[in-house]
Amino acid sequence: MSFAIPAIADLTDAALTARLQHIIDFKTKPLGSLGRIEALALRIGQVLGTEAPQLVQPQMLVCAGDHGIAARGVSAFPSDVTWQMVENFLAGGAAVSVLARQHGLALTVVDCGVAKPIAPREAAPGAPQLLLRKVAPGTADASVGPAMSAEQCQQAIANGMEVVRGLPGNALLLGEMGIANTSVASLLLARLAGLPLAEVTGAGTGLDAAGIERKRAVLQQALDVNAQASSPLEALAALGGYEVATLVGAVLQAAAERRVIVVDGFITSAAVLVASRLQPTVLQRCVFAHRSGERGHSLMLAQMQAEPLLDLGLRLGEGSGAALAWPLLQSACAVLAEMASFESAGVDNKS
Ligand SMILES: Cc1cc2ncn([C@H]3O[C@H](COP(=O)(O)O)[C@@H](O)[C@H]3O)c2cc1C
Ligand SMILES: O=C(O)c1cccnc1
Repeated sequence: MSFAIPAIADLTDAALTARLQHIIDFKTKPLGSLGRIEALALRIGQVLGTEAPQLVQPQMLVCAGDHGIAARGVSAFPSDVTWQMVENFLAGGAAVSVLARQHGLALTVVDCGVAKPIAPREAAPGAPQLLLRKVAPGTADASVGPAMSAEQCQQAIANGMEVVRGLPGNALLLGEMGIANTSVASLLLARLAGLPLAEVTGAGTGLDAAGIERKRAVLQQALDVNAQASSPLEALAALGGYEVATLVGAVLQAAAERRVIVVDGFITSAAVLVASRLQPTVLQRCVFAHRSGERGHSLMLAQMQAEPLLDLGLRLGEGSGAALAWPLLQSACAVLAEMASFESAGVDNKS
């Protein structure tokens, strides 16, 4: 297995930033009046390295995997839902399938470590494609030992890098599926940010207050039994999951290639948190789509100084929030490319 964390260049380019800001400021509107769309246009221009950014062939990447810790009752749903939803993604009936179709996002679903065998199949042109990159049929139970070995974790990261290398386009939207993966995200946040589990453990698919308390107690066991796993890669192997590790690789590769990365909710944010602890410049390429309703997401975003675009009370995952935010990125590019300037339109700029 070949594995090396790619170098991610610093994108700071004062001259390009100044040119982009000048173009934005001299569009026919009061200064700053397009609010966050202006910052978004600037960000996309910086990532793609041009004053005229165009988003082409956007890819929705949904990584799926199962978790041994699910057997401890940390989710309101059973692990079988993971493979059932993978089939639903491919059949076109899941939220992310519908939203990706609506917005013209190519959908790739990756079996990174689903417990059940997923049958290979050919995708019809334009239909969702399935990639089989299963490292193992689910992780081990992190409440009794490491979820993955270092080698398994590195294999999943390498798979994510290889998958992105094979996808076209300059924008990558992140999604995931894996029953119990809010537990994984909470564990990674608690360990990497040193936050108490009480502040970062939420309802996930719908646990009640007593269920959240039981979940928190199980997660505390996972932190205790994996107390030695402190570096980002050690924490990812001990507490993470195959879909999250594959997403870490996908984020690193997309960042190295200067793709715009659209981050979804709590779980994909956890993958970006790990990737950014390995290579902080990854965050220069990220657009955070929304603030999830899942407890802990605000603290996760704060760790990355991230200001998400939307706050709609979403708590689904799959990439649904990233797909919903996508038209805002398209609008930011359209404004930059198509709005007249005061000069070109002959509009007075000052009183
Ligand atoms: C039908 C269904 C569809 C989903 N789509 C995404 N998730 C979301 O819920 C799971 C995480 O929550 P927890 O940690 O509580 O298991 C992940 O699979 C996530 O993608 C779903 C969950 C369910 C039940
Ligand atoms: O924010 C998310 O990604 C999320 C929240 C709850 C359940 N699944 C995913």
